Amino acid sequence: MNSSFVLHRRFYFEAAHFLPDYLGDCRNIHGHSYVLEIGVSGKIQISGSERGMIIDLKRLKALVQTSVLDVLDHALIVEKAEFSNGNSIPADMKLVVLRETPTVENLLKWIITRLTEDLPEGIRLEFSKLHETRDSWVEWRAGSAVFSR
Ligand SMILES: Nc1nc2c(c(=O)[nH]1)N=C([C@H](O)[C@H](O)COP(=O)(O)OP(=O)(O)OP(=O)(O)O)CN2
Ligand SMILES: [Zn+2]
Repeated sequence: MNSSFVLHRRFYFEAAHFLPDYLGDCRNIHGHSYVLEIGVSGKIQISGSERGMIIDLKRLKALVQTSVLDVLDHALIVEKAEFSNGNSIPADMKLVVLRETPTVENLLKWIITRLTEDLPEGIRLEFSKLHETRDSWVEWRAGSAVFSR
């Protein structure tokens, strides 16, 4: 019965990216106000300070903050740390390097991989959505494959 409950939380971060192989505007560096939604399941606790909770939402928020938001917020997200024209990105710039081109799909893969590693024992990531614009987002559900960072 417990496993039917999925606890949801929404988060926000700003980041820049570009899609080098894209035929259109998105090949240029631009930013998005991303919205991240996650849903976790676990047993509803019957004792202790988190009695009645799958996990304290404040604890979940702190965990996502450290694991994902502190890394991505106001970062430039790139596939390679060097531009194809040979110019490097300034050393003091907040940079996140993905193994794949930083589409919303690949960014959500990266987020899910980190979160899955960092969630406490007994708490399972069931669902996640990453909104890149007001009208576009990608959704992942547990059971579908996530590839490595
Ligand atoms: N499947 C994907 N397609 C696109 C991605 C992506 O990550 N996955 N990303 C982009 C661009 O980076 C960007 O998200 C497009 O944003 P924007 O131009 O604001 O898109 P809109 O459709 O909202 O803007 P319009 O100008 O109204 O079309 C592109 N594709
Ligand atoms: Zn974009």
